[in-house]
Amino acid sequence: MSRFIALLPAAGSGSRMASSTPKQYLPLLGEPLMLHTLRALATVAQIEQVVVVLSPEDEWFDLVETALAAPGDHAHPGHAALAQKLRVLRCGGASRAETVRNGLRELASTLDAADWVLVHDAARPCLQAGDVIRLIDSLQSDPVGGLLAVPVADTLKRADAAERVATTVSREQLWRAQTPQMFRHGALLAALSSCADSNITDEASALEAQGLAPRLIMGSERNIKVTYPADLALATLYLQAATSA
Ligand SMILES: Nc1ccn([C@@H]2O[C@H](COP(=O)(O)OP(=O)(O)OP(=O)(O)O)[C@@H](O)[C@H]2O)c(=O)n1
Ligand SMILES: C[C@](O)(CO)[C@H](O)COP(=O)(O)O
Repeated sequence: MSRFIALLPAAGSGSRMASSTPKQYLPLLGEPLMLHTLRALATVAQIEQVVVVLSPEDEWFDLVETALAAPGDHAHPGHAALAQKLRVLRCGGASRAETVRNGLRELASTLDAADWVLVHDAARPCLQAGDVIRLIDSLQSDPVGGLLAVPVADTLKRADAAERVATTVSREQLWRAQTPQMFRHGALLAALSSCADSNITDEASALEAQGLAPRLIMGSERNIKVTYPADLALATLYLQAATSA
C-alpha cells in the first residue's frame, strides 16, 4: 500500500516580500505563517509524514517549535498530529527545485519509489484539508500524478518593454498551477534529477519534460501563495473565514 508524504520547500528568502524576516516566518494571526501550512497538511489522516526542508542557514524555525510546544490549554488541536508527523531537514538549495530534489534524496532511504509525495509551498498557508483529500482521492490510482490548479478567469495581456499591451493571450484551457503537486517519489526524484532546466518553478514541469501529462485537479482561489506584502492581509482574511465557517 503506497504511503503519502508531504514535503514542504521552506528554504526561500522571500525577496519579493521585502522583509528582513523570511516570509514563511512572518506572523499570521499571531503564529508563524509556516505553522498554518504545516497544520493544514498534518490534519489530513492519509498523510503519514510532514517533511519541511529548511535552508542549512535557517535561524528561524525555533519560532515554529516554540509555538508547537505551547502548553496544553493554549495548544491548537492540530498540534498533536503535527508533532507526531513532523520531520525537519536542513538541506534546502539555491532554487525551489534544488530544495525539493535535495529533500527527496534525503527521503530515498525511507520511502519506496511508489510512495506518493505531495510537494506544497510553505508559503501557501490557506490550504484546506478538503482540497488535499480531493487531490489524493483523484490521483492515488493515476499513472502520472498531478496538481491542484484553478482555471484562468481574467483576460491575459502580454506586455511590451514599455509595459503596454503587446498582445492578448487566449485564456482558453489555461490554468494557474498551485500546490500540493502529487507524484510518486521515484518518478519525481528521477525527473528532477534529469531535468536540464534547473529554473523550473514547479514539480509538474519536470514530469512534463519527461513527456508525461500531469492531471489538473480543481483547487481553490483561497490557496494563495504569499509572495508580496499585500498577500498577508488576504491570507489573514481567508484563514479567519475558514475558522469561522
Ligand atoms: N531556494 C528556495 C526557494 C524557494 N523555496 C520555497 O518555495 C516556496 C515557493 O517559493 P517562493 O514563493 O518564490 O518563495 P521565495 O523564493 O522565498 O520568494 P522570492 O521568490 O520572492 O524570493 C516557498 O515556500 C519557498 O520557501 C525553497 O524551498 N527554496
Ligand atoms: C509551485 C508554484 O507555487 C506553482 O504556482 C510556483 O511555481 C512557485 O513559484 P515561486 O516563484 O517559487 O514562488
